Amino acid sequence: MTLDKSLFGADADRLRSVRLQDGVAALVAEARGLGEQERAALEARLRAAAAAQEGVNEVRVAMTASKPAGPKLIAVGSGKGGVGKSTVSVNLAIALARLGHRVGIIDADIYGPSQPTLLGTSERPVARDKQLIPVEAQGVKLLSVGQLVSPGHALAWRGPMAAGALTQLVEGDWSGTDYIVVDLPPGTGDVQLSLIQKARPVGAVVVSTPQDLSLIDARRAIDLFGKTAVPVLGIVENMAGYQCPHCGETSDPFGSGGAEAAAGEMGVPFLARLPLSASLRAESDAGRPPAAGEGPAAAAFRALAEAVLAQLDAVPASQI
Ligand SMILES: Nc1ncnc2c1ncn2[C@@H]1O[C@H](COP(=O)(O)OP(=O)(O)OP(=O)(O)O)[C@@H](O)[C@H]1O
Repeated sequence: MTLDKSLFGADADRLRSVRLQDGVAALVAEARGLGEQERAALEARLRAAAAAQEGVNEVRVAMTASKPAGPKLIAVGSGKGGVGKSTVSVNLAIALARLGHRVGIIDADIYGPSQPTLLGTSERPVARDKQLIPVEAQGVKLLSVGQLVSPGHALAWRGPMAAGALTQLVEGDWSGTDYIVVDLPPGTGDVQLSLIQKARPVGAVVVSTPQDLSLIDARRAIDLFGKTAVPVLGIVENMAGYQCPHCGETSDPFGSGGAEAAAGEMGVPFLARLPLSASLRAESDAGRPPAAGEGPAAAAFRALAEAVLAQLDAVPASQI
């Protein structure tokens, strides 16, 4: 028998399992990122909520400091839209796969789920025992809000609805997957906050263009991950520098180096600088992620994937 997790209100997110047998409620809760006092308060709230239920004579609470073994989720966020977050997500995922890892992508960008297009797939996932089976494309597994609703439909979702949809995606059949890259909606509002709390990523990558405005938003994104105790693995500066395909001269339409400087100021690692590239845009929009190819972009995304893995190794185990 079980107790409904919804009985625990906002703490339900922390519950890994709830069982009720012979009047004994056994709860397992996740305490990652909580200080001693918060942990004790969480335990007390869970005890009180369980004890108040009919048929419960005794409550046992186990608090775990780590997530159960399974895929590690890497969130990719940005302070604002259009900076290349989805492009970086898909190419990071493919580069990780080419390094020999088994990789999935969760496309949680309710404002513009673009991963099916970027991966060139229109296949819909099927559900087995109410669990979604990710589709396979270009060597990675994919579940996207774009596969669940028609285009534009998810736009008006508020935090709880988006979090509900994300739960379906996160609880899909990811068996045999090492890493899952989560493409978050751009921005730093309540929707993003509830999605981060729901996904509980082990680390986050923040994408920014070099303009000051984008960087201000990137700082907000970093603050948001800080608030949710998700370690920021680093910043990616995208669309920095443009090499003219005709004359070969490099120019900086949006400036360059701003993200690296901002990363330095905030004490966050700088992961990669990706140039503005017409071919990267054309290939991406045509469903051929450059990371899957052999050109300079593939090498750049491979280096990004290696930098992300190195940063993940540096995250203390207690935070994962
Ligand atoms: N380095 C780049 N060079 C050229 N074009 C790029 C680059 N990065 C991304 N783009 C293009 O910019 C557009 C927006 O990129 P993308 O969809 O990845 O951004 P996003 O931050 O995920 O946006 P959204 O706000 O929709 O979530 C796409 O057409 C993409 O191909």
